Amino acid sequence: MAADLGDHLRAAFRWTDPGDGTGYLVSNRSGWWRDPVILSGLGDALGDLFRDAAPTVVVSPEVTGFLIGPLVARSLGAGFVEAYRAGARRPIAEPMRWATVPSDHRGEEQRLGVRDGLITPADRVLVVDDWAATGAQIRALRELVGDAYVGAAVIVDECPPGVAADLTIRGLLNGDDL
Ligand SMILES: O=P(O)(O)OC[C@H]1O[C@H](OP(=O)(O)OP(=O)(O)O)[C@H](O)[C@@H]1O
Repeated sequence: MAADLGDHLRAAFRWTDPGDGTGYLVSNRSGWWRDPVILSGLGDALGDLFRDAAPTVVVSPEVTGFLIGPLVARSLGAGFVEAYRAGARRPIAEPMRWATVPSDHRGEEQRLGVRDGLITPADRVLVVDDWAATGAQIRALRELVGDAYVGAAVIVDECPPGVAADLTIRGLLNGDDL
């Protein structure tokens, strides 16, 4: 990653106190998309983490993944497949394949699903997301795509090292950078 991009990512990020008395801060990542330098460089920077693996498809979870996944797919010359969160919208009309996320960083169970037939056994799937906290969503997507999975590229990887190694997660930043 260009040093410049890392500087921009750190400078454009904020922690927000929602004021609910818990002291728990939430990440405000909107400054990343607002910065033209980040938006123009992010696809290549994340793509570089797995360019050698020659992914054919990028899969990203709703909703932030829908923003950055296509940037990475374009950089890699790959396609893009949306992974929808169950219950986030009206039911999807086409047949879906679903995987359960047992408990993510919010402690909530979710389901992530992709439309049937978009990923073939010949594909090499790269999962892309902005953040890996517990790795639960990436793990669910690995389960969903099976042997086609090559790894996950994220902006911030704050997973425990064993989890990151198990799921082949590579990040531009780690939790200590922010
Ligand atoms: O490693 P995990 O514990 O699975 O957590 C990672 C997920 O958390 C964030 O999503 P968030 O719930 O904030 O949704 P968003 O994409 O709508 O911002 C991030 O975008 C990942 O999808």
